[in-house]
Amino acid sequence: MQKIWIRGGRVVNADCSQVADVYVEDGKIKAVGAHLQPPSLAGVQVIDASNKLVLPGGIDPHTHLQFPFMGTQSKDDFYQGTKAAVAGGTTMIIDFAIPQKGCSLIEAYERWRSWADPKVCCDYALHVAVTWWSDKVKEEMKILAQEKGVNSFKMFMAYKGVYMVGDLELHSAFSQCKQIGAIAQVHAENGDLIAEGAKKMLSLGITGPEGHQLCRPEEVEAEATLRAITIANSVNCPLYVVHVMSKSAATVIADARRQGLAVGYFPYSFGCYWHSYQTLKVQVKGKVVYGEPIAAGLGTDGTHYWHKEWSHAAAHVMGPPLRPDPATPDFLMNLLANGDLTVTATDNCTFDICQKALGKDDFTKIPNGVNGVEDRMSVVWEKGVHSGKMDENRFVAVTSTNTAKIFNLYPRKGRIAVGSDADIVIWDPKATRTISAKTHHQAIDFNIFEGMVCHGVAVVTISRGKVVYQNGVFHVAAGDGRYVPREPFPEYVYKRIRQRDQVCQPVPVKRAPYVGKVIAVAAEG
Ligand SMILES: C[C@@H](CNC(N)=O)C(=O)O
Ligand SMILES: [Zn+2]
Ligand SMILES: [Zn+2]
Ligand SMILES: [Zn+2]
Repeated sequence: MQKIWIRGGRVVNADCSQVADVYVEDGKIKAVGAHLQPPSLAGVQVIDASNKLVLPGGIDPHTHLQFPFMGTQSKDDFYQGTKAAVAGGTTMIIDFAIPQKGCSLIEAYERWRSWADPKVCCDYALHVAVTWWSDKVKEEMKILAQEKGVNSFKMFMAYKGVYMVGDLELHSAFSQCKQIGAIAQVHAENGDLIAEGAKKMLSLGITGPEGHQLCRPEEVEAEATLRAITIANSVNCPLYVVHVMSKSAATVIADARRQGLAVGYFPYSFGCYWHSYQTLKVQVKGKVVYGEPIAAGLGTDGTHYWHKEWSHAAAHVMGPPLRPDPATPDFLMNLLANGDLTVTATDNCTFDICQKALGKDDFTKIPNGVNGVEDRMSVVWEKGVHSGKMDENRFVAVTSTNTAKIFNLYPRKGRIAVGSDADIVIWDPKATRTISAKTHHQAIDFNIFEGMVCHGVAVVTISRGKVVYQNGVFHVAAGDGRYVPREPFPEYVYKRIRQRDQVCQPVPVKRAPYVGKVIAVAAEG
């Protein structure tokens, strides 16, 4: 393990910034403070961070590396995808183990572990998808939470016939998540409406990528978002909405989060006389829901689906679609800056043009997914911080700390502090870089941010105490990353859930039994 002395930078955490040195040894942060003097300089790598920021490494809670999907497999594997991640300042990803319907969740978890462990260049964790329901699924969720370090489960409301589950299954899965102290995640789109919309577009001869957006407009996302929030709230389960792609879905989440716990005292009267003033505790319960916009939705939009070149349009196909309303990225960034949306991810699920061409005659066959894992941090810095919408501390919150807190990784991850893992990025806020497929480190021949000039560049990336990227040079090794287990019942989330359980428990009204007449019911006949 390296000994590293980061000198003269400004250490930026989600809650505060300070000019301080950072000393790293054995993969951990050993000291943070002004003018540190390491115990000895022998074998210490000194990094001059003057005029730079020292940030907690980014955490990307939503990737699909080497994911078998729609007849092919996503192009960035666990090596190339995590190598690209560290080049952009991300030092941890959370991927998804997704069982086919009827198959074991635990077997899917083991399979993804076998793919990732030998290849990852940085730390990772796994969400597990619930793509069907049974007592076995319920039991396996409990085992995954208690023994395998999985505290988050994703349910798809789209991909009818493949991953989609219905409302009752959502209710069961959310109830079990609450029971075992997990976070319920949803892909919120109405899969039935998508299927009907796709048939309609194809019948109209619309086979191109524009059909992908036309068949699932943003109200299809907003409706499912509200439905998921309503079902989760009915069992007081914390909900995390992945890839929030539209203004209307983001507004649904913002409204749900804003409902405070209001206790009102309302006199009420029946008939011709006033009851004594009664207090009727009306609790409009705030909802424990988190929204995850992704780099794609924050950095670009769905006008590309109308591009004349088929491959350019198809390269942007993902679900939910990028939205053609060009005001969407700015709207999402505003809600991210003000706290209505909580974390950023990428949903990195890349397919190159010849893979996308599986759908050249039918947009429903275009493998869904776009890039982002390398560019997320720069896109959020450019569109969020450089634009003046958020400060450096909020940037750290939405690219690292909030994810760490929600998934019970904090403060091991998501903070520059003594005892935390040495996942650190030296960030140059003034440098710029032009994003391009010609220079990116991802496995595909297209970049949805092509040509975008971003302020905010990762200069040095340190993964658990090892410099893995410095001034454009990689020092990664496949398998250097570790699987990070996550305990259930994250305090950041479940403290509120427990409080709501206590305060909002409905109780029966005490009243004398009714003793008056009852109408005779006509005999069945
Ligand atoms: C299957 C996976 C990736 N693809 C996508 N978002 O288009 C997802 O839906 O999150
Ligand atoms: Zn999804
Ligand atoms: Zn374009
Ligand atoms: Zn996804």
